[in-house]
Amino acid sequence: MLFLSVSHTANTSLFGKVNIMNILAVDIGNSNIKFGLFIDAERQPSLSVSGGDSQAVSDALRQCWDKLPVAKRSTEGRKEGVIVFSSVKPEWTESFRQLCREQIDEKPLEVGLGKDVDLPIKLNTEFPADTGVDRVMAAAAAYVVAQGPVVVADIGTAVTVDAVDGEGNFLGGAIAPGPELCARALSSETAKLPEVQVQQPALPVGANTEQAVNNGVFYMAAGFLEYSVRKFAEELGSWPQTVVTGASAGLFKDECEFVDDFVEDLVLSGIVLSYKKKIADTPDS
Ligand SMILES: Nc1ncnc2c1ncn2[C@@H]1O[C@H](COP(=O)(O)OP(=O)(O)O)[C@@H](O)[C@H]1O
Ligand SMILES: CC(C)(COP(=O)(O)O)[C@@H](O)C(=O)NCCC(=O)O
Ligand SMILES: [K+]
Repeated sequence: MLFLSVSHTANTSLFGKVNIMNILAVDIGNSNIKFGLFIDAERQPSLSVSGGDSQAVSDALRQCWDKLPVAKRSTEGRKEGVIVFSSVKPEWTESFRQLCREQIDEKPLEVGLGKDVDLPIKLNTEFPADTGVDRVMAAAAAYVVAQGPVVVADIGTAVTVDAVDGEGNFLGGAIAPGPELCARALSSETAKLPEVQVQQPALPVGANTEQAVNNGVFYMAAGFLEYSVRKFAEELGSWPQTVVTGASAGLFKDECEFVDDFVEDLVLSGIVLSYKKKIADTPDS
């Protein structure tokens, strides 16, 4: 559905004028770095590694890059493909650029306002430069899925719930701590609460401390999601489709009946969309 097989003609200094259908999309978040490889516009299984584990990041980059074919006209074994990334963690942006340079001699393209690859949708937020690019990527991809007004929730380190109007404009939304972050905060800031791995509640009423913490954190996120969608619907003027993504989203897709779609790695999809739009908008020369 989201990834139509489209090939675009592009000018790049590496290949001259070639069809670029191979994209390594990279989503640098606050906990994890996600790698999504699209070969001939065909999506390969994505990889998620802890952003703080530089060996794992390096291995994932290598593993993905090795899968790309060599450009037919290249005598030096140059790979045919581009790396396009978005980041909300500047510290990891720099180390990622350095890794690309040192490991594979490649300059990755960054998605963002005024960066290598522009945002694919208009931001109606007060300070667009401050808006997290991952929120925008997920929203742009969710708009393609919904084909209309949509609320997109990304449940990761933070939970972001954002609204896109019927014209595809990003309106903004709500930001709250993610379930794992809440669980860690409760355990570190209290004497008696254990750290739990958040799961779908086995029973509605927690019968011990661990269950009570688990259910509390879970209901906080589920309730936040439901309340946000309800409030956003007032502003959008109709009940929007709701799409969820992010490492912890799988926990909520069945529990929250108002969630219409669970789509993995929407941020990666948004990065690919952004790059394709750039190519489509670049006049041939
Ligand atoms: N299977 C999983 N793999 C990685 N992180 C997970 C997983 N399940 C839940 N998490 C939690 O999800 C959060 C990271 O989510 P992710 O979508 O990768 O986001 P981010 O973009 O914020 O790095 C962390 O709080 C982590 O504890
Ligand atoms: C809200 C976020 C921390 C979410 O990050 P994530 O949980 O995906 O790692 C990130 O989108 C961000 O740093 N945003 C900047 C502030 C804003 O969006 O307005
Ligand atoms: K998130």
